Amino acid sequence: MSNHPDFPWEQQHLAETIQAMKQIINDLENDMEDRVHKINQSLSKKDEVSAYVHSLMKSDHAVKAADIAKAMDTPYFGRVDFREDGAEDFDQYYIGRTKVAKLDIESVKDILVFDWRDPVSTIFYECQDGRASYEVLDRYTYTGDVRLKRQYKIEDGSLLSMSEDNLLSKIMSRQQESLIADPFLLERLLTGAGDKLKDIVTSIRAEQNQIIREPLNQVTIIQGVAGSGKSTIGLHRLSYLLYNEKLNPAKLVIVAPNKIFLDYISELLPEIDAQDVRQTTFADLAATIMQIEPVISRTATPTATQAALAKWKGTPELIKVMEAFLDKKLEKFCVQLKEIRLFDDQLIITREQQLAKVLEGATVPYNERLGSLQKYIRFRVKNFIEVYETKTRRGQARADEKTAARYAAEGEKFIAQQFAKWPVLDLLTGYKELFRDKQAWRKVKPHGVPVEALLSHTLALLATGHIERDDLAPLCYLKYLLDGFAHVEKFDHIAVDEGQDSNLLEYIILSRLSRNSSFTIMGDMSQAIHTDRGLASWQELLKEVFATAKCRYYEVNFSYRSAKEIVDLFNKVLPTGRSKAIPVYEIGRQPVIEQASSPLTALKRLPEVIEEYQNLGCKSIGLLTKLESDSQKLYESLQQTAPHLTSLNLITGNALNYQGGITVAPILLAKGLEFDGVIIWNASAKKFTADFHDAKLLYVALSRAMYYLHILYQGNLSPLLT
Ligand SMILES: Nc1ncnc2c1ncn2[C@@H]1O[C@H](COP(=O)(O)OP(=O)(O)OP(=O)(O)O)[C@@H](O)[C@H]1O
Repeated sequence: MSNHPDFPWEQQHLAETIQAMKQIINDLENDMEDRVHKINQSLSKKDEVSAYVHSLMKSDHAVKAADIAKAMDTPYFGRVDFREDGAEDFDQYYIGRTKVAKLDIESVKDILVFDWRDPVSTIFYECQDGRASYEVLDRYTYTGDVRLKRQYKIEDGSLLSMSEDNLLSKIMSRQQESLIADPFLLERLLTGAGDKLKDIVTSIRAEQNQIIREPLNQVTIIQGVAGSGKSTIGLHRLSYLLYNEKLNPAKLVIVAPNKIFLDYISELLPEIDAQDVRQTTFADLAATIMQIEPVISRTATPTATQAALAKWKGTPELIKVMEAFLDKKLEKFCVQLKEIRLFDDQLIITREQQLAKVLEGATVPYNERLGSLQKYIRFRVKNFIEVYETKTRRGQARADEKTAARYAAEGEKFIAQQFAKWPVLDLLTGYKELFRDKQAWRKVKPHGVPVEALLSHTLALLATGHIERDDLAPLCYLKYLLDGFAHVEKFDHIAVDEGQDSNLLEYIILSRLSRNSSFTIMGDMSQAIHTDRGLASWQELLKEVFATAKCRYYEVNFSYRSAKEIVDLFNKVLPTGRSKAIPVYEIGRQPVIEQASSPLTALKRLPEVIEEYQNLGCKSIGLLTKLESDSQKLYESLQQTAPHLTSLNLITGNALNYQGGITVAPILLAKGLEFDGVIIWNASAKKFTADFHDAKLLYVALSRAMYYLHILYQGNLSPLLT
């Protein structure tokens, strides 16, 4: 919109802003030099406090100067003119990725550009119908009129275009099928899928902004349809919390389903100043908790019984079994405790004294109870010997060297023998014992699985030195009961992505690692495609794990990823009653559903469709199969039949990174990713029956596509698509 009457004025404003930024950097550098001088002066006067303050200011200014220099190419992307109720004039607020402010701020005019995370930036993202408000410190609310909202495209310090958002009220109208009329957003959505998730600070929508700015100490759940920006919002929220709550990034953690996904989000984090936030999978976190690296056996497609067993291991009922097991063990230990008489009965440690020690405190871990009794006994024995030796040295009556030596030997022997058979448990031994102790399982009725099967299956696996993925949460909880979590860092905030795939026990463990039940949980119940893991509903999570925490639940239904034509198709696949995605843009090309008479014909078609997609400008193309074994076979066949496909990659369960290009992947591992074009390898009736699980799998597969979708099938087409 370079013919806008204000364009020259805005060009001038940009030039002045850049000039002012240079001046600010200059001022900061001068101030830093001055501080060096002041640090030396303070040190020479032995005033270390002042020296410390100056050195803090110096590093702060160095960071500011670097940030402003980095922002010079694109100082801001938006402007909003706001007049607070009661004020006379409108103020202009420019919004960018970094705050640009003069060294001394006397009035709001000294802030040239506000950071997108500043409280006032809310009016840029949320203003509707000419009114807006923002909150500061959760206490002060400022409300007023908005006269103008502008978006700018600025590159290398030049204003290329600008647009006025006068259609905001329509954008967020909740009518079905409403297509967004925001040219900047549209341009963003049409830039295509790179090989990493992108930041959206220039185009955050009002509904997303609200979630990003939710307070820290609560459980924020974001349930959203495929492509609604859940992952993106959750990560931007971390950036917001870091900036506004001044948190240490090492105290924030993102728990993601696998390493590919962590790699996929890795480039977004530095863009939003969140690169130092910890990133992990539950399996890696579990290894830290357990203090061992277990060997996990992987079953690509668990049978129904294996899935049921695994699922049951994620329920809180297991906690009761573990507690019963350890209570009984402790009881047995207490029963066998005897009075200790040593040193010619001069030292007596009564059974009551020992019991009091071992049962001290309500939530003390099992091994720690035994440990503190052991410490207590050792102390009493050593103390007696030391006191006796002191008496001997001082030549006190009834103390002689010979007896002292005898007592020392008696004490040493006692200590060497006394604790050898104590039932202190290491984690894996404890876990094995748990599954051997049939008594502890007496009252348990796992749904659909005989207890015997559960015990024998786990013991057989443990005997080979392996565990399953779903043993991790029980093992972590057993570690908690045995040794506590004092050795594990606690987090100020935990973000869980693909949250529907974590089970209750995993959440219970995470909640033990969180300081204030401070969570952001992103997920989609319609994408719960693990048969052996996951939540039944968000309500279940709130009731079983976060019953006493403050919780906020959001549903987001706009699909920013896929074009309308694709959204319409994946909406059809889900059973009625599930939230449907609302598209925000269209591309003018329908998905293609094509029958292939044989696997060979299908294989021949693939390079043709890939070439077509590449000619359409697709940079990332996903070839999705139902199973991992199908992906492996397809990848190998393609290598032989289409060696010219150079950027062909395969994603398997062990993959560490996602490289973009042409990717062959099972649906389970493509979850969370997106591609410009997607080809479904075989959507036959045999592969995708009408059952709910297959419907969810197909929903995930179709919704990975941004613009183009080609569905191949052999035999009959899946009833989900007819
Ligand atoms: N406000 C926005 N502006 C521009 N792009 C957006 C916006 N919100 C989301 N997107 C884009 O939508 C796509 C989907 O986002 P994201 O992957 O975060 O969604 P999701 O809900 O986590 O998806 P899924 O559950 O299907 O994996 C991404 O390309 C993201 O950049």
